[in-house]
Amino acid sequence: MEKLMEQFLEQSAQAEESFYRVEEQRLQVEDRRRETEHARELHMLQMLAQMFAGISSARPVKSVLFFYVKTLLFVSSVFERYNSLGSSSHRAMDEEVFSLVKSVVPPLTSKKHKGQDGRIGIIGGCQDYTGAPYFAAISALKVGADLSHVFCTKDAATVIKSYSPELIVHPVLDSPNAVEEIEKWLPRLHSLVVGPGLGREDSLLKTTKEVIERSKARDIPIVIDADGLWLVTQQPSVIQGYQKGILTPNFMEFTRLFEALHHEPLNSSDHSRSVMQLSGAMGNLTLVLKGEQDLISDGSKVYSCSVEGSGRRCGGQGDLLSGSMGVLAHWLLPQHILAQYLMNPSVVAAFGACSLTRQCNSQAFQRHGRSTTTSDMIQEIGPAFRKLFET
Ligand SMILES: NC(=O)C1=CN([C@@H]2O[C@H](COP(=O)(O)OP(=O)(O)OC[C@H]3O[C@@H](n4cnc5c(N)ncnc54)[C@H](O)[C@@H]3O)[C@@H](O)[C@H]2O)[C@@H](O)CC1
Ligand SMILES: Nc1ncnc2c1ncn2[C@@H]1O[C@H](COP(=O)(O)OP(=O)(O)OP(=O)(O)O)[C@@H](O)[C@H]1O
Repeated sequence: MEKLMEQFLEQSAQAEESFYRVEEQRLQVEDRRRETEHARELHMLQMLAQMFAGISSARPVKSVLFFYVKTLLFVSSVFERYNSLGSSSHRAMDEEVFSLVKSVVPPLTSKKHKGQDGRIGIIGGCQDYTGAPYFAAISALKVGADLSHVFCTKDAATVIKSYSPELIVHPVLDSPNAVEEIEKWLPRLHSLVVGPGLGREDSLLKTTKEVIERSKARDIPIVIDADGLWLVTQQPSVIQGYQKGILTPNFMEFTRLFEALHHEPLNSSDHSRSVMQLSGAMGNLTLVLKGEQDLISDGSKVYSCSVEGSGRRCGGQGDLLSGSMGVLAHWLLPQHILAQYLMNPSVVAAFGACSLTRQCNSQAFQRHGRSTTTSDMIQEIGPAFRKLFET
């Protein structure tokens, strides 16, 4: 009986393994198809631009050409508009970003299978901090990911599992072969959130560094927050220049990272400038300085997100932000057309997640006032998401 059971378990594991292999291949084919499509669109627009330049005003222009040229002009005008934005907050820009996010929200249809809308991994969770990885992982699910994995230490795992049966929890982060244990899962993950509740123990940071390296090799979007930023401060090269990386420091984390890279104290009177500088020094990585206004930059300009929020600053709000950003990064980063004409998709993902977090904060505060906690904000993710991105 025991043998039969063993066989059965082995066969199911093999079946699951081969399912994920096929699924990964399918996603790769889909990615390639999208890339080709976008390259074709780009090529077409470039040709039209050349034709347009060559047409003299005296010559008749066919209506079909007008249509394409109008499209081209529209796209360029939006592009120009973004380029002309300085560091100021801009209601119209909020709307534009919301429509970009709206355009990538996967439709809810009966044709899908589990996992298609996102399999997100969280690297974090240790004896001291079990709430942070839970907040990040559950937020990813509530935003719309199908599966949320937490890779944490052994003693944190049972605690995190007990918060929520929805999460898949791997007690591997402090095991001797942690990197290999986590790497096994990487082909199945669409994006990674590194740092919530990770702690600062050397061995955990060493494992985390290796996991980041292997995720980069697989081109996985990586959001780095909290103690993940501690690691980046010690070793910036771990993520420097990786265009699918997003850093989400609070002011303390930002200051540490800035001073580590620039070897001079932060001039705190001009945050926008410092955000641009640090993003540039990190190889034009997308960076979010969280605060009264969230300042977002990829080194070329600074966008400010000032959706209302509230005056309540309970712990864990940053985890809601990083978890939801992991999902938006997965939805947005294959959208090369955005990168070509409109905005850096990492910036859009960051802006979308900041808006959502602040909207959750505002809604939760309206219900709970001073007693608002991050769990109350998480309850608001569904309605807040609908309000911002589905109406
Ligand atoms: N329930 C949980 O398990 C939580 C765990 N958390 C984890 O706790 C660990 C340490 O995070 P910390 O943020 O405390 O560590 P830091 O060492 O980065 O921050 C130190 C302190 O800086 C202060 N600070 C933040 N913004 C500031 C500002 N603008 N001006 C002045 N002071 C400011 C905060 O009071 C914070 O406690 C991380 O792993 C994090 O993920 C937090 O996410 C909160 C919730
Ligand atoms: N003064 C503020 N006013 C409005 N919203 C804010 C303010 N400060 C932070 N926020 C919002 O809260 C979110 C989390 O930022 P916060 O500074 O709390 O991060 P954190 O310290 O890393 O969080 P955590 O407690 O999870 O570690 C940000 O995305 C931002 O939108």
